[in-house]
Amino acid sequence: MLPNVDFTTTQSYKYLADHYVDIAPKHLKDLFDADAERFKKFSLQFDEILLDYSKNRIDEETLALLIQLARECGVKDAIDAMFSGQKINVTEGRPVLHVALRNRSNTPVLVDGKDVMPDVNRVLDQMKTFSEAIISGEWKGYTGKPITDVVNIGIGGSDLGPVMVTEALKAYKNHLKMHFVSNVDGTHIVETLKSVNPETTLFLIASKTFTTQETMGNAHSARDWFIAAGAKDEDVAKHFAALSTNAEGVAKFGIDTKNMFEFWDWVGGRYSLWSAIGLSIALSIGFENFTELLAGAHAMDNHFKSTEFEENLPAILALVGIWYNNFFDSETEAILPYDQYMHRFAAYFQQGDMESNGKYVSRAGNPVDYSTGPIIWGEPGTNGQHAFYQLIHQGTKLIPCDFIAPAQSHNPLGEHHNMLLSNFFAQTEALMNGKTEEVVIDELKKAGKSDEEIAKIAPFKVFEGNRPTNSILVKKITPRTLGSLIAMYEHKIFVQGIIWNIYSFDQWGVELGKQLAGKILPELKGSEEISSHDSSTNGLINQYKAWR
Ligand SMILES: O=P(O)(O)OC[C@H]1O[C@H](O)[C@@H](O)[C@@H](O)[C@@H]1O
Repeated sequence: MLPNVDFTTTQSYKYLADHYVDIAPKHLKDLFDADAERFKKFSLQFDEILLDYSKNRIDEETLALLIQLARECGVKDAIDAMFSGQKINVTEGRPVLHVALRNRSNTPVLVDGKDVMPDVNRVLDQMKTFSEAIISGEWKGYTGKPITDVVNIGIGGSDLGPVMVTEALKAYKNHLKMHFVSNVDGTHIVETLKSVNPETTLFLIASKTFTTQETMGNAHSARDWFIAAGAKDEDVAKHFAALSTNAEGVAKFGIDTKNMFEFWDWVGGRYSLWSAIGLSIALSIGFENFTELLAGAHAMDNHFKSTEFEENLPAILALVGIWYNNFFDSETEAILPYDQYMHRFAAYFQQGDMESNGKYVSRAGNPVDYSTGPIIWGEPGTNGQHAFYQLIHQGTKLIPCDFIAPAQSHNPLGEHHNMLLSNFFAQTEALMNGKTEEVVIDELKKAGKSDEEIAKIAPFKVFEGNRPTNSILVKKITPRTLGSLIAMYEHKIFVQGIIWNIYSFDQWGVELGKQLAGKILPELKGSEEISSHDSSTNGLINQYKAWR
């Protein structure tokens, strides 16, 4: 089972608290000036991924203490517990085995004494056969035409992963047009249906539980639209497939369970793109590329499981994150991909990280008295530079940033990629070095400004620097590299959750909103005044009823 250690009571935490007092006043620029080996010491390479974490406010002692912290908190045992199928999702009584979905070595993974790999491989075979039939055009719609458009209807983990990956790997895409409908706002499905033809459209109803209000609402509307277009009930089998753990729910909806792609309750929604939920990915880039994605993740799993923390990419990212979160009191982390295809990567890990580690109750069942999961946000560079980087450079908040970029572009157009990467390199350098008052004054003098003008303007042009970043440079965004990158972040989240002593694999915080919305929905029918809530909620509901 998982360890239960309050990390703030460990020896290493106390040392880290003392050590923080030494490190906090030090400037990154000075740390680099004092050590020509810094990049070598604080960078790691795994396959075609280079993680440079040298531009962090750490020294060798920081790292050693953080690693000691991981050891004292039982991270190694926790990793073994996850990989061996123990029920580490305690509040739901389930193992956490997204790693089994991409276990390309096929070593047995036991849940309650039964190997899950035969089931995993069976569904992968089913996905292979189905995706190949759709892509080749062998699968025909109800009027005999091949499928041209795929609409994935799902939300949260049943949407964000497939959207992120199909976008990130657009360079590998075939002729099928992908659409994703998630929001229960009718606009989303209505706008999507405007652009597709019922005779050539395949709907994937993606829902782990098959009860999620948004997804069920959209799925029923899609089905109604399909029938209204002239199709018959028996045609549904050619145009609707379900990706779910709930066979009963799927049958009740009217989807033939032959068209159901199964997964299991030991797959968390936000970790499910590797499961049947990834069918839209396999359709978009082909099954071979999908298995490459799995293989990249599997390689990272092996690295994570078997590498000492000193050389372990996910562990290092997690520990550096904890250093800022719990000692520098930083509240957010930005993920900044310098790759347009990866434009949903930060949004994906908003769920991945915030739904996993946004918890205030410890594994002992008590409220914690320290900070847990950070707020994750970000946009692709260079767009972010022209939007929010001002605050990262000169604001009052410390925002550790992950900069991610490929060395090779899928679209090598003139000087574009050099221009993009020059920004990637320049930003982390500028955030680290800043710009001193002397340099600012010198520049203003050279521009012919008077002493009076210089005195007025100089303070605003100074950058204090010392702002930490990780740089993740990859050779190219391929299915394999992307798989490794995603798995790297997943395991970072895992290590942090273990150290913060919280349960990272449940999501009770999402349930409350679902329950309350379910209670209000019937009250919105009819025109009678509502008085069962507080005055604000009553007032809003009644105004809504008056205006609609
Ligand atoms: O796949 P489902 O069951 O429709 O759930 C969709 C989403 O619902 C909730 O918001 C949470 O439980 C998420 O973790 C989940 O991804």
